[in-house]
Amino acid sequence: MGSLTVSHKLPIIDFTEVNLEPGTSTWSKARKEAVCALEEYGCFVALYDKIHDDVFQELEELFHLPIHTKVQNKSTKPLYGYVGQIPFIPLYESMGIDNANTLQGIQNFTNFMWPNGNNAFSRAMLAYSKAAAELEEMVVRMVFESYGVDKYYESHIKSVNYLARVMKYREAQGEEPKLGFVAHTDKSFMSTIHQNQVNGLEIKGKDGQWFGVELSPSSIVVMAGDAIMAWSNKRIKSPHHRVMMMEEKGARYSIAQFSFMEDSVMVETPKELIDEDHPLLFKPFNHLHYLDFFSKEENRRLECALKTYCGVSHVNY
Ligand SMILES: O=C(O)CCC(=O)C(=O)O
Ligand SMILES: [Fe+2]
Repeated sequence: MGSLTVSHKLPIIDFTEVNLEPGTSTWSKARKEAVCALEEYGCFVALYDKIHDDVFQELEELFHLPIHTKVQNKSTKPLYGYVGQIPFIPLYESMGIDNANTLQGIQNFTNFMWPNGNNAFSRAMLAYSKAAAELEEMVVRMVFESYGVDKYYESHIKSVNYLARVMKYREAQGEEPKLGFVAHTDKSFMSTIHQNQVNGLEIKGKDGQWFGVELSPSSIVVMAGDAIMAWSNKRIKSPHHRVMMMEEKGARYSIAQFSFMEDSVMVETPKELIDEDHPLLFKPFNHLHYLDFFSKEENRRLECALKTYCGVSHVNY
């Protein structure tokens, strides 16, 4: 694994402003910074005060449940259920909550984990998930506006579902490797990532250098997934990232929330983003079918799964 350098630092963008409304100068400033950061790094840190860290206490309780309960977290969608007990990433354990920004989605999950209910968990998780979805929606609006295709924003938002993946990374013991989660790009349209007070997320810069992200309590990483890379015709690229448990401060809890397009719509580059200088790079695709493709063992280690899945072959990347 490459050594870390201090040459990169993710841009930090303020989303706490009370008047951060479309059309204001504060909005335009944040929009410029956000789109610039997405084009340069594929991600940035958003300062965002609508979130409360009480959710991590609830996550501790969740991961304390017996393993036979946690594995009840299943889904018909690929890669949506319990993940853990994997020999090459022994520190990692996670569960998925589909439609996490809705009461129904949270209750479906909670009822499996706690048949007698758990209101404190439901309340904290729903509040977090809604706030993170609102943040992502602001960023998506900024991107659509910035590329002059805001007329597609409303229909995009209507076609999005959110999957929240809650994660626990235990501390490495003794000589155990520090790898929390392997390098990958997200398969989502976009993702938001929040953590307790233990850092560990690392991003790969355009120059190939890995660098760590230090997050303050009211901050969330906003990250491009493969789907926005296709949609934007690669103006924005999904960054490679991984988790390394280098800090010795106990377990790391994090929540990554991923947006996926509904089954009934295709992820498709707007015609306005295709021209002679920007030939179409990815054919329209069904988001969940792409997830299904990626879930196959033989496709997990592809350098760019999206390119293999739906890249336009005559174009040089
Ligand atoms: O835990 C984190 O910070 C990131 C997790 C992640 O990259 C993922 O679940 O896709
Ligand atoms: Fe990720």
